[in-house]
This record gives sequence, C-alpha cells and structure tokens, in this order.
Amino acid sequence: RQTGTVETDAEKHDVEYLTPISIGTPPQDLIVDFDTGSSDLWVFSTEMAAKDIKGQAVYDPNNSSTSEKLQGSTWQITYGDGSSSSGDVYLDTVTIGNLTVPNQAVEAAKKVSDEFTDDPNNDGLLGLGFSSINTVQPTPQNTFFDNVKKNLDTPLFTTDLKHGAPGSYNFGYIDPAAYIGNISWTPVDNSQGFWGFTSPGYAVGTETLRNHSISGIADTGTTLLLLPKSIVKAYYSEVQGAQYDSSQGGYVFPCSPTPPDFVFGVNNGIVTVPGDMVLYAPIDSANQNCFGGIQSDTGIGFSIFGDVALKTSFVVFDAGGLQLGWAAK
Ligand SMILES: CC[C@H](C)[C@H](NC(=O)[C@H](C)NC(=O)[C@@H](CCSC)NC[C@@H](N)Cc1ccccc1)C(=O)O
Repeated sequence: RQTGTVETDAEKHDVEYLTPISIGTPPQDLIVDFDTGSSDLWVFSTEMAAKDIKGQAVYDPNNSSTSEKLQGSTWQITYGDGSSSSGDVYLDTVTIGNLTVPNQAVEAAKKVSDEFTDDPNNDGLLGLGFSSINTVQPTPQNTFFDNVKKNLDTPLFTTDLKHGAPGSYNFGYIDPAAYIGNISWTPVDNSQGFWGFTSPGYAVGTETLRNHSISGIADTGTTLLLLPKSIVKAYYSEVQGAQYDSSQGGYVFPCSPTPPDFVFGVNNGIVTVPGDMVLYAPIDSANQNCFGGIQSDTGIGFSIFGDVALKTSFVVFDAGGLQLGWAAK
C-alpha cells in the first residue's frame, strides 16, 4: 500500500494551481491544473495545430515507448466558463510524485479553445472528479485517482491550497501536521459526478450563522466562490461602496477597508473565508477598486466552492467514506 504527495503552485492572484506530472517512457514532464470539478486527464499534444500552442509543453505519444493508442476512442469536454477541448486517447504511464499508474488514459488534445491557448503555463487538466462524467467515447475511462486508489493506504486525497504560496495534494493519507482543530465531515452527493455537498448556512462578519441550505461542489478548478444571488447580495450589502459592475461581470468594491469575513457551515462546523481573501484582485492600476472573490452562481444550478473557499482550509476528498472533510490550518 502506498501514499503520495505533490506540490502545487499558485498562479498570479491564485487564478489556478498548477501541478507537475510525468507521462510516458522516457518521462515527459507537463504542468497541469488538478481539477476536482471534472474527470478527464487531457494534455496539450503534438496532434494540435501549431497555432493553438503558445508556450505550453506538449505530450508526444510517438516519443513514448509505453504509449498505446486507444483505437477509435475520442473525447470532447466543455467547461462552465465556456472553454472546451477535444482529441483522441492513449494509454500510457502517468506519475504524480511517487505514485505511478501504468495504463492511465491520457487524452491527447487535437483542439483547444482560446482560453487554454492563451494560458501559457497550463499544459492540461487532470480530473479528480468521479469517473462517471469522463467524456471518452465509446468507453469512458477512469481518472488517475480511481486507478491509483486500490494501491493507496486509504482511498482519499487531500488538498492544501494556499494564498500565493505553494501548497500540496496528498494521496492515501491525512497529514495531521497539515491542519489544526477538528475535521468537519459532511456526506458527498456524487450523482452528478462532482464532489457535491450541502452547507447548512452562512454568516457575514461576526454575526451568527443564518439557516440557509447551500448545495454546491468542491471544485479546485474554479477560481472563485460562486454562491446563490441572494447570499451574494446579502454579503455585499455589508461592504462599503460595493456594487455590481456589469462591465467587470461581478461585484466590485474599494480595496480598503478590508471587507467582512464570509463564513459557511460544514455539518456542525464552520469554514471562515477571511475578508482579505474576498479581496480577489484589483481591477485598476491604482489598486483603488477590487473584484470580489465571492460572486453569483446564477445559471449553473448549484454553487461552486472554488479556490477562494478551498484555500482557507485543509480539505479531505474521501472516496471510501463518500464524504468531504474541512479543517482550519
Ligand atoms: C457548460 C458545461 C457544463 C458545465 C458541464 N461541464 C462540466 O461540468 C465540467 C466537467 N466542469 C466544469 O465546468 C466546472 C464544474 C462545474 S461548473 C458548471 N469545473 C471545472 C472547470 N473549472 C475546469 C476548468 C479549469 C480551468 C479552465 C477552464 C475550466 C457539461 O459538460 O455539461
């Protein structure tokens, strides 16, 4: 039985967290976005048109003695932000930290949308959602985690994302040194293929928790904390000078003073998003006004507890117990 750990680095403004992986023999090193909100491992590849590659590292299956084309298989994925990619599939050796999966489905991109072409540091996505939403046709493939979990001490992984500093993904163990206090556990609804859960309520600043059921997903691949419109309005009603700015596509407010904390419940515990984390990023060079890290989930159908929420905590994604654990750190 094994365990593993790999360091993940925050991009500017923590917009995404990028993690090194190796594919093939000899190993080809790529840096990808670990995404608990999807379930495809896809990478930039030599099968793409040169014009769609702008600085990314690419996977070359012809340069790997262990690659084997999954004949007739294709994939196509679309994300909530409208971005997309598609291509064909190889089985090859994938290594993350000290963990290796010999026959992992590696989805080689032939096409990617501009959002990916214009993100030079990101060579692809590694889905850590449930394999039920893997997009490979005719036969959906397993995620890296689903393939490796039988070899793990225990079938879980943990995230320790940080604000502007390296964090880590651990596989197969809970590091007691990574958190403080108790872990609050809550059941996972994986019926949509996501790490879904329901928070019992929220609070703004130091007020007591309001009972308000919030159903959402824990999504390392989404930057912000996207919540129901009514909650977002309630929060920003307590932020001086906050207003919805349609040109920015969300709530903006003066970068000082620091806005109030946002608290959400996890079972009988709470998670606090400090006000200075709600200050997502300045929208002007004079750093006068800031874009909020809390925005509306309108149109998605559920809330998304993205990096703004996750980086406050040490989070356990437990596939064995089908539960999420949140702890302070
Ligand atoms: C519009 C498409 C809907 C959202 C749906 N797609 C999904 O749910 C996909 C798997 N997941 C996602 O689009 C979202 C989770 C649900 S949002 C409705 N997370 C993954 C995304 N943030 C990954 C990403 C990272 C960096 C850059 C861009 C995108 C579908 O295919 O039907």
